[in-house]
Formats: sequence, C-alpha cells, structure tokens
Amino acid sequence: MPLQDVSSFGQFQGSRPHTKKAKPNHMNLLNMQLIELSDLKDLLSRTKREFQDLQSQLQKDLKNIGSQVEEMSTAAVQYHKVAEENRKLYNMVQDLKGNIRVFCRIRPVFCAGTKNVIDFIGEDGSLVILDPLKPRKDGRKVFQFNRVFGPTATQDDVFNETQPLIRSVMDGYNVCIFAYGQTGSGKTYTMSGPSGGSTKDLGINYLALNDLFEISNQRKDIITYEIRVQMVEIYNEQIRDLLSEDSSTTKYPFFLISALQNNNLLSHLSVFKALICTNDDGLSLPDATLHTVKSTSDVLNLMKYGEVNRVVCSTAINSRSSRSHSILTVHVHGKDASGNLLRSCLHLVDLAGSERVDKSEVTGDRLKEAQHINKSLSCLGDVITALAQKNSHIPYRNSKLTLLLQDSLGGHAKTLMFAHVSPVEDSFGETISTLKFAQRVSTVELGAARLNKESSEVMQLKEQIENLKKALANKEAPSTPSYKIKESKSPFEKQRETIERTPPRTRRLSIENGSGMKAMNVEDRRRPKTPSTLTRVMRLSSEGKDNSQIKLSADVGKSLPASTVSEQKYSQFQDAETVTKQFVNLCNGSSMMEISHSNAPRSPTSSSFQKQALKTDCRTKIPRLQLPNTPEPQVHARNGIQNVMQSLISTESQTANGKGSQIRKSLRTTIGKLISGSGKGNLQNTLELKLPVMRDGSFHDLKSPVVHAKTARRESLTGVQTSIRSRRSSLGGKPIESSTPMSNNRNAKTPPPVHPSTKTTERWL
Ligand SMILES: Nc1ncnc2c1ncn2[C@@H]1O[C@H](COP(=O)(O)OP(=O)(O)OP(=O)(O)O)[C@@H](O)[C@H]1O
Repeated sequence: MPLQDVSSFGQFQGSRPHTKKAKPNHMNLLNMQLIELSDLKDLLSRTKREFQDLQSQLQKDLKNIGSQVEEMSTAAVQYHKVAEENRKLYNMVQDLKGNIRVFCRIRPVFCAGTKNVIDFIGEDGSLVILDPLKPRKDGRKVFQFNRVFGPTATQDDVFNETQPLIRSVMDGYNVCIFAYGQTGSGKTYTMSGPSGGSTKDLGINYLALNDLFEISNQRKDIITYEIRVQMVEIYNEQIRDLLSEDSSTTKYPFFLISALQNNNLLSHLSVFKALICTNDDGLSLPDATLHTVKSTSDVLNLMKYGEVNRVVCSTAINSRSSRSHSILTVHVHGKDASGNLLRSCLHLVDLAGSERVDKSEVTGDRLKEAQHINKSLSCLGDVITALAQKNSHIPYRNSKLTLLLQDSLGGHAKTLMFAHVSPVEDSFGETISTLKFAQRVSTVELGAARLNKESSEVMQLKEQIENLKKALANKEAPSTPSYKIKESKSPFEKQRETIERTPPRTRRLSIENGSGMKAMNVEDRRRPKTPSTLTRVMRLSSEGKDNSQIKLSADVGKSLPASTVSEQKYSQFQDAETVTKQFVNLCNGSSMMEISHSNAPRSPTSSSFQKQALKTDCRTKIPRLQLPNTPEPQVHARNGIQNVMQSLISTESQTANGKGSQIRKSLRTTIGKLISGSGKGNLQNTLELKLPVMRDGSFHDLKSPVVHAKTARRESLTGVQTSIRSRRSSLGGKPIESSTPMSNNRNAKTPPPVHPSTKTTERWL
C-alpha cells in the first residue's frame, strides 16, 4: 500500500490522532507509518476474528432456527393429523348417531360497496355473523356447522367435501343432499351450476354422477352397476316429471297452469302425477320415468332437458328464481360376482327459495307459488323440529316435499343439508333464520345409516319364502269355497233344508263323519230367556277323510257360509252353538279350551256359559291345529272334552223327547272315530298328543296319578267300563279284555260309576 494512502487511511479511521507535528523527517515518517501499519494489522485481525465469531454465531442461530422450524413444521403436521383424525372421529360419531350433516355456503357479494355481515369463517365449521344494527360485540352471533364454505370457495372445493358421502351410494347407502336457503342465495348454483346452462363450474348433481361413473368403472371387475335417474319437481304441491318424453305435457305456460288449477283439472294431466310410490326397500320415490345413464354426457343431456322443463321466473331478488323444488334421484343397482345385490338411492334436492313476499314483490300466480313454497318449507321445518325433539308423531304427510323426503329425513339414509346464505346486509334477517334452521337440522339424529345389501343366500331365501307363500295361497284356494255359501246341493245342503224345516225351539246338532251322517235333535225347553237362539240350528260337520278340516256352518234363520274351522274364519257364533264350538275347538286344541276349562260352566244353558261363549264369538282368533308344547293344553283338552260331554249330557238329560240317546250315540261314535283313527291327518296326531290314546287305538303307558280319572272319563264318554290294565282298540272298537260285567255292554245307557267321586259319573248316574 502506498504510504500516502496509509496515512490517509489512518486519518480516516481516526484510530490515532496526530497531536505532535513532527518535522517532516524521512525516518520518523517511516516509523510512524510502520506503527500505524501494525495497528492496522491488529485491527484487521481483530475484525477478522469478530467477523468469524459473528459468522459462527449466525450459523449457530441459523441452525437453531432451522431446527425450530423443523420442530414447528412437524408439530403443524401432527396438529393437522390430529385435527383430521378428530374430524373423522367426529364424523364417525355423527354417522353412528345419524346426525344430518350441515354445510354452510356463503355466496359472493355482487355489488361493490355492499356491507358484508360475515365476520369470521373458521376452518372447524364455525361462523360468526355480525348484526349490522349492533356492530359491537353483542351483535355477534356464532354458529357451528360441519363445514363452512366462504364466498371464494369453488365448486370443486364443495364437491371434494361432499364426495365421501356421495360415494357411499355405491356401497349401498341411501343418501340425500338438499340445498336450502333464501331465494338468490346460490342453491341452484351449488346443485346444478351457474344459471343459463353454462357447462363451466357445474354443480354437485353433475359432479356426483360423474364420480359415480368413475367408481363404477374402477369396480367393473368386481361389481356391475346400473345407474338410472329420474328428475321431478314439486310445483304448487304437484309432482311433475321433468324428464317426461312427452314434451307437450312437461311444460305449461303459467296462465294455463292457473286455469287448470282453477278448474281442478291439473291432476288429470299425465305430467302432474301427484304420486309417490315406494320401492323394494320401502323408500318413498316419485312415480316418474326412469332413464338409464351410461356416461356423463347422458347425464348432462338429461339435466339440461330437466332444467329447461323446470319452472323458473324472474323476481325482484333473483332473475332466474326456481319456483319449485327439484329432485334428481339417482338409482344405483349393483351386483357382484357372487350374486350379492345392493340397491341405493341418491336424492339431490334443490329446494325453492324461501322468500319474503313483500321483498320479492310478487303478485298473482307468483304470489301463489311463493305461498306454496313457503308452506312446504314450513312443513319441512315442522318435520325437522319434531325429529329434533324426538316426537312420536312426525308430520311428514303435511306436504309432498316432506312425504318424498320422509325416508331421507327419518329413515336410515345419510343426509346432508347445504344451508345457503347471502352475505349482504339487506338479507341479514333471512340469513339468521336460515342459519338457525340449519343449526336445528344439525341436531337431528336419524340413527345409523342402513346398508342396503343383500347376500345371494338372503335373496335365495327370500325367493323361497315367496314361492312358499304362492304355494300356500294356491293350496288355500281350493278351501275357499268352504267359506262361501254352497251353490250345489251337497249332502250338507240337503241336511240344512231338513234343518230349516224343523220347528223353532228345536236345535239340531249333526256330526258328519266319513262313515255317514248322524243327526241329533235337541229340543231345548230350558232356554226361555234366549228365544232367538232357539230358532238357530247349528250344524257341525267333521269330514271323515281329513278330520283337520272340520266344517262348520250355522243356520241362523238364513244360511250362513260354511267355513273351515282350521281357517278360523267362521263368521258368526251364537250362544246356542257354543257346545259345538267348544267341541270343535277342543279338536283343534285351540284357545277355546281355556273357556271349557274348570271355570267354564258345565251346562250350555247356564247364563254364565252363554256369556263366555258370547265373549269369545267370531272375533276370537282360534289358532290353527298345532301340536301342544306343554302338557298343560292336554289337561285342558281332556277337561274340555269332559266339559263338552257334560254339557251335552246335561242338555240331553233335560230333553224329554228321547232324542238324547241319539245325540249321545252320534257323539260317541264321532269321538270314537276321532280318537281311534278312522279319520287321518293332523287332528288325529293332535289328539294322540292330547289324549292318552295312540293312533292304533292303544293307550300310552301312562304312569301318572291321573290315570284313574282318564279311565273314568273314557268310560264316561263311551259308556263302557274298562279295567286300567285292559287296553281297548278304540272307544268305538271292541274291548280286548273285559274285566267287569258291564264292559261288554258298549251301549249301556247308565254305565256304573267307577269313581263315584267324579262329577262325570255322578251325571251318568
Ligand atoms: N358461489 C357462487 N359463485 C358465483 N355465483 C354465484 C354463487 N352462488 C350464486 N351465484 C349466482 O347468484 C345468482 C343466484 O343464484 P341461484 O339462482 O343459484 O340462487 P337460488 O338460491 O337458487 O335462488 P332461487 O331460490 O330463487 O332459485 C345466480 O346468478 C348465480 O349464478
């Protein structure tokens, strides 16, 4: 470095001020410069060190910062993971509870300078609204939803959040998405896309179907899907098919509609099918044309067609205001390789906007439309309130809309509501009421969604059940004539004619069996209190071929249909016939046995007996022939037979015309045949179980203490005394062994009592 420069550097630095003015001497000057040079060297080295220190410090700091940033970023990632997990868990809880999910969407402000009422939109679904009239803290209203989409949210953002729900349709869940909000708040925009048929920014309807096709393609090796759509609108409480191929009927000018409405002609038009039908899964669906769609272009075309047919008009609030609720229903049917079936439905509902008629400035037909819209939305509100309060009655039937959405709102579907709000100050009232409604909807718990999947085995079983039902119906068909009044003159008819010719106060009971018909007439002189019954003639027939089919007909002055007892449909029973009825029921092992049990009066003429019989008249359901499970009914059956016999006997003993023995004879024969096996079929089996008599007429080897009573009863029924040890072929058959002198006398009118203590034998005596 030149000396001059060095000195000037030293001066510039001011590190050592030159106080002494030395004589310009060469040597001195040199020395001074050397000193300054060494000073400078020191300074340089110090600065260097300092710089190095600073550098290392900086590096350390940078390192620290780096590690801190790294820590923070991992914490952030963790936080997001946890938040995502929380959301998933929250959704799972909601799924399990079946809560209706609520997303809120805020449409953008279109006019610059308009005051915005949205104060805060949280990532977690919170929304704060500021009351323009109370700009301070107390004007803030906080709402919580599953998700809130701000004005800048795109259609894709909205769809991405909705996609998992929509996809579950392909897994067999019923899904319903409905857009709710005031008029002009963006419902149609969300569901269909921008007005005017633009193919940009298409809405959920299109994106959903597109996605369903994608899934269908992805799974085509595993499941074969069929996707069909139908599109209807509910306009003035009428359901219109928007995809009806008859274009002349799909759209009407408003003057025509009102004219038709005034003349009550609207319902006659095919398009106004005010019908809601139910599908195989019991889901309420509109009865409208179904179109199979195979590609997104099919969907686009259909949606355009439907949109054109939809009733829209201009109001003060919205230039293209929907005047109806539109419902796009997507039916998904899937079948996998193993034959398992799944069926599901996706309802995509764009509701008509609620509007304040003073604001929308509508009159005439528009006013009527607005009133219908508001009414149906209010019905929807009532349904939601009732559901939220878990009321027992949910007023679905108050409007077509709620009727159609019944399964989605109260069934086992996954339901999502889009609450649309406008951020402008002017709409604050409507915004608040929409948000309050949405909040209420979010509290509705529908229960866990149900999977509509049927395994092939279940389907096979269902098919079998159907076939069996059909077979049963066919089998029952031939027995139907037994309920009808017989046209041809059967032996029954002839018998009936004879009966009808018999004088009043004569009751005739005939029991028909396979071997022929034996009749008995009982003149009941001891029933003056019920004269009407005295004219009634009852006929009981027990057809020999199949004793399970015991036909019963009652002649009550006029002919009554003969009906099959096993079918429990005999129409009228009168007190005078209770004896027979008891007997029939005993044969059936029915509930009537309880009546004829110990509490039942023994005599059919006693008033209490009549009362009981009347109590259990034709309205009493008598079960089919069935095998008793417990020994109790057997006891009832035996008691019942005993009671019937006693009743008959008492009646017989009261008659003085000598026909009692005929009754007894006939009854004995019939009972004998029933028990011994001349009749075949269920009744016989039943009787075998009910009575200690086997099919072949032999007795069960009973070792119970009631054996004596049974023997006595059998003896009382047949009039033949038996030894406990002796076995008879049947009551009507020949005795195998006789142990008493009376035993051979089968038709003895007064058999000697074996157990004088029993009432039965007393009566015989
Ligand atoms: N998120 C949005 N982004 C851009 N434009 C929107 C958005 N939401 C709504 N719009 C526009 O606002 C206008 C009104 O929207 P839209 O017709 O969807 O309202 P609406 O709630 O269906 O009304 P109405 O109940 O009367 O049928 C339309 O022009 C629509 O394109």
